[in-house]
Amino acid sequence: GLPDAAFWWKERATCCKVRARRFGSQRQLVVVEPSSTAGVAVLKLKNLPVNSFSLEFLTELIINLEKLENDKTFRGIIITSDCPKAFSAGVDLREICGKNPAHYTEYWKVLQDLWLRLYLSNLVLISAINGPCAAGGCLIPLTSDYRILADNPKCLIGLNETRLGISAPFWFKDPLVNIIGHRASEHALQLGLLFPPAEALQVGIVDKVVPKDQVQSTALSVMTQWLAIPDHARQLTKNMIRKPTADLLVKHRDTDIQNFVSFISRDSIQKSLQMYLAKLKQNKD
Ligand SMILES: CC/C=C\C/C=C\C/C=C\C=C\CC(=O)SCCNC(=O)CCNC(=O)[C@H](O)C(C)(C)COP(=O)(O)OP(=O)(O)OC[C@H]1O[C@@H](n2cnc3c(N)ncnc32)[C@H](O)[C@@H]1OP(=O)(O)O
Repeated sequence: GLPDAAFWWKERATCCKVRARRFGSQRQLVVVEPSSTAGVAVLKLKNLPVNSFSLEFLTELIINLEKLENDKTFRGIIITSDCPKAFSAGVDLREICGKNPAHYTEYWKVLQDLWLRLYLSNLVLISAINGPCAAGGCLIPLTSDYRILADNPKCLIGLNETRLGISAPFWFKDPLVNIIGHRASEHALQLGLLFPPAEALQVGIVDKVVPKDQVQSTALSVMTQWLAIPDHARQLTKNMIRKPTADLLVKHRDTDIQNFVSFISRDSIQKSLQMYLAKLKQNKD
């Protein structure tokens, strides 16, 4: 069992609902649809233009994941993007630029919540990565059970934080190490590598590369294989493998938040994030 995580989820679920009421937005940033396969939901990320993680988007995402987790009709979720430009551009830089420590604290806590919700999910999670996936955007694939990437040169994937003058938190790094190994992570993380599909497959950050129009159908057929295993056996095994990594965050959440807030509040870090954002705005297609 996961008493620590279960405790956090209960407490944080209440916070999420309060926050959702605060936003009160009419836009639907996350769309959940049943798939053609029984027991499988398709969760579409729809925070235009690039599914960057705004606080509102994160909140809606967590609420939807929680609903699916608690709905016994579902055994698996395929997570994909409904934004033509990206699977996810990661952390919304406007949330971590020019705000105050209280805002940074709230934001980081919610990002941790998302990670825990995904990493310790009892459901089978498959990422159908149909667009570029950078830095924090990889949080979703790296916490999934299986990753399928569209074979398109624009579909770069990786933890490119160092290129922004920041460092990926340990709870992004740990799943990457678990997936691609120590040496490859050391290389990828320090250089902030964004892998094109063939290299992504070779290094192992994704499990399959298929033409873009086959990402969804492949995700469904992979899901069928995973659902052939009895849930209780698969869940126990998943938990056994993931718990040591998850516990590191569960036990060190507050310190991690303090470290993040003091790091991100530095003038030098703020300057380099602002420069990166300005460069993004200049480099328009
Ligand atoms: C001490 C230890 C403790 C903790 C660790 C310390 C620090 C960690 C702190 C933070 C960690 C953050 C992780 C992150 O996720 S940082 C974000 C990194 N993301 C990226 O590098 C991706 C950036 N985006 C892109 O590369 C591209 O936008 C694209 C490939 C996704 C899509 O390219 P397009 O050419 O199709 O579209 P664009 O014109 O570039 O973008 C459209 C629109 O969206 C804006 N935008 C893009 N990404 C972001 C973003 N991440 N945040 C905010 N806004 C973004 C872009 O500027 C455009 O806006 P306008 O239309 O110009 O208004």
